[in-house]
Amino acid sequence: MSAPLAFGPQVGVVGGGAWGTALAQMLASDGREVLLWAREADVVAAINREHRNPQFLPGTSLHPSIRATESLADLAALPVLLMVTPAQHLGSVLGALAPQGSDIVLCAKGIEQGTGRLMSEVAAAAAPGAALAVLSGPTFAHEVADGLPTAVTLACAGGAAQWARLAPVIARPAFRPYYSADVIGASIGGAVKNVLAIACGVVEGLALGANARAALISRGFAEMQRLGLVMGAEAETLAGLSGLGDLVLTCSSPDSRNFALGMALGANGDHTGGAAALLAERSTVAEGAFTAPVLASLATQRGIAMPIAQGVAALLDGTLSPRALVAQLLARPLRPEAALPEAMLG
Ligand SMILES: NC(=O)c1ccc[n+]([C@@H]2O[C@H](COP(=O)([O-])OP(=O)(O)OC[C@H]3O[C@@H](n4cnc5c(N)ncnc54)[C@H](O)[C@@H]3O)[C@@H](O)[C@H]2O)c1
Ligand SMILES: O=P(O)(O)OC[C@H](O)CO
Repeated sequence: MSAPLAFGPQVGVVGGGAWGTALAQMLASDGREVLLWAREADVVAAINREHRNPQFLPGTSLHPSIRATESLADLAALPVLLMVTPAQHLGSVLGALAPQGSDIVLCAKGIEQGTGRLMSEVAAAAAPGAALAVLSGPTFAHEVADGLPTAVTLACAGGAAQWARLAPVIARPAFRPYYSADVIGASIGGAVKNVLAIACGVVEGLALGANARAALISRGFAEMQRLGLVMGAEAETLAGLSGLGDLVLTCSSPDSRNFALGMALGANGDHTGGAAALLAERSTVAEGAFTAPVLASLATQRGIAMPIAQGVAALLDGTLSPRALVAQLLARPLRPEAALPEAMLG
């Protein structure tokens, strides 16, 4: 793999949180220039002057070939743009960016509140005509920033021709994208796993054991499959890095913000409420808290059985306590394990 022969940055990263900064660090690991847009002036200043992002990725020394800017216009003409804002802000930031014929790689994991749109649908509306791709998989930001081996799904709406353009720009020796053309499947896996990770954190917070957590991962995956297949995802995408792979990672470690939020909620035991206060004190994003109510509505509207996602939504809006959520799941009627078509009926 060789770097493209060009002068100046070929890649822009839009979003200076933990993930945008880690992706910039990975892309700059062979000395290539990367231009990073951050919303906060102090983040821009710290990256340019000290090569650090103490607010969102503390402890990492950034490559000097990463340059930061507060101006979206600086990135608009770059050939490849990675969109790494939180999911609820993708539409407004991409609209303001007005990319000029770039490949747009969507890296946020969520579903838009109010519309129920996947990130690919939000981006198609905000940047009509852009060549869209989705990068998603089991990727804790600090591990990618440290250069630890990581594999992701890179789903290209533009098929093999877009993959041929993007793979040499994004792949590095320790960062390995796998090709897919299933943009819908790659968008759904990352969004749903965040909600399920909150549920797994609750199980941890209530000290219910490893069996319960494994059961939640498996039954949560069944929910991801039901929703995904109804929305047009391919089964093999859901079983891959951006689906099951990310679900397993995020449900297994308090390094996940979603899992950690669930643990804190689980510690409330029999009490309802408490989510608003926990969310208000966060400076980083736990996307599952925003996606859970959207998933609950989608499940109701489309008649898809998603009891775990709906339970997390009820936990977050204060209508269920952590223990009541678990009791509700355990009390559901006994039923066949697989049989996806029947399972969709609940
Ligand atoms: N952190 C990870 O390990 C990781 C890995 C893969 C994917 N992601 C996804 O990447 C996305 C970004 O997460 P993160 O971890 O980089 O965020 P973060 O929690 O580290 O930081 C919050 C980010 O939100 C931005 N922000 C806040 N208000 C905003 C607004 N009004 N408009 C635009 N941006 C705003 C901040 O500038 C900051 O960049 C999320 O969808 C997340 O699920 C994160
Ligand atoms: O910290 P979380 O829960 O947002 O998870 C980070 C990544 O999405 C893991 O792949």
